[in-house]
Amino acid sequence: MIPVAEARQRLFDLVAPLGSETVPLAEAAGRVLAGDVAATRDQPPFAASSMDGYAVKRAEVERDAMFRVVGESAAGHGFSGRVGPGETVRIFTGAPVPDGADFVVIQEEVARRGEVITLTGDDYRNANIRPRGADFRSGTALPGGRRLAPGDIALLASMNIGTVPVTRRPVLALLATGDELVMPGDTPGPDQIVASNSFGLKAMIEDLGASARMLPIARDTENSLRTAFDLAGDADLLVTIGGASVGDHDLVGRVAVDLGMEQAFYKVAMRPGKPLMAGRLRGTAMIGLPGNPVSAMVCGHVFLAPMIRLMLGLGADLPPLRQARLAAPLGQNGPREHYMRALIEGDAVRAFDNQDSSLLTVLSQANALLIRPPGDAPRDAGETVDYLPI
Ligand SMILES: Nc1nc2c(c(=O)[nH]1)N[C@H]1C(S)=C(S)[C@@H](COP(=O)(O)OP(=O)(O)OC[C@H]3O[C@@H](n4cnc5c(N)ncnc54)[C@H](O)[C@@H]3O)O[C@H]1N2
Ligand code: MOO
Repeated sequence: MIPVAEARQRLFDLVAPLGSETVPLAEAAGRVLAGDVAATRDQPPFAASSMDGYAVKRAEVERDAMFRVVGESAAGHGFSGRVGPGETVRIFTGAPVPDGADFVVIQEEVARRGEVITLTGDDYRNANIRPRGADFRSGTALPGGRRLAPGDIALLASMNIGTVPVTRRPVLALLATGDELVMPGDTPGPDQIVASNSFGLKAMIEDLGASARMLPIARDTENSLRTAFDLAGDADLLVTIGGASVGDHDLVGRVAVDLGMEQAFYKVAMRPGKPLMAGRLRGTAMIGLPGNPVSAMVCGHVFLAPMIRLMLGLGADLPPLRQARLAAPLGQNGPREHYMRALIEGDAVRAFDNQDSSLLTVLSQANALLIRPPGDAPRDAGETVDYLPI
């Protein structure tokens, strides 16, 4: 058994950042920006009014001052002339401030009679003008290596970027194994259960910005497993689920080695997730997750997610662990790093009483994995512990 950190390092060694592709901006949300993208224009491209009102010269602004309206500047239709002394241009939000003007009086503080306005306000500190380039200048870059959030997409649109270089989506092939498994919606036989792991993992993988291809469930025979391995095709990562332990029907490791897998490791000092295996099979990175449903999902959070982030070009840094006070005491931990299903309530964390790795009801209620180092001493309520939000 190797420690979790070492397993993660060996897994990182099996994968590498993927290349890039170009996608239309409207399809770029959630993708990882593959390089810096620079604005090709200033925004706003001209000094723009931030309010509906009247554009005047600041030097002439005072209560009761009067101006003659000589034109209009609307968004998309500027005023081509120049504002002279004693003159004003009716202006609207987003419209270019005309030459000669450097101040916008809001219309609520103006009395208008025909083509003449009189200023009625007392406070003229704010010019109500957004300078050219106030948001960004031509050449301002959105740095690569970030997952594009809705706000980034809006910014790229504003920068006039129609197509975006993004990291290719990693493709993960998911291979569930076991004679006992049927697909959700099928009719299980008396000794059968419904496959859940590939569905939970697919959801996690897609949430991370990768794509998941579910292969047909492999039966517990060498032939069925060989056929299934062939179907993995050109996936970036083959993920097997189940058949990883030491039982007579746990064939995944054996068949993979027969097919030429170079094993990177087998068994990790963690709970759940001990019988994890990994290696490279016919040039494809492979990770074999334990079949217990919670074990598979915990390994997804602890190992698959960082591998996917690395392939996406987001680096090898792990999301920082968070800290919380224990709501209830915990006994001595065993020799494996324990990822306990837990609930964050305010600033306290409470581990669920039943940590059996088959309990999806508990996983579904959990919003954190409370992490205990191997051999961790008993802990009192109120002590600070690390957790990973899930
Ligand atoms: N003698 C020992 N027995 C076991 C050990 C051990 O060290 N010595 N390790 C235990 C641990 S820890 C785990 S975890 C499991 C892992 O076993 P496998 O990876 O071989 O998984 P399976 O035996 O195939 O299945 C375990 C369990 O999970 C169910 N399962 C499997 N795949 C799915 C799926 N896709 N969806 C839902 N449920 C699934 C399966 O029916 C079993 O109930 O081994 C322990 N045994
Ligand atoms: O390690 Mo197993 O994954 O505890 O259930």
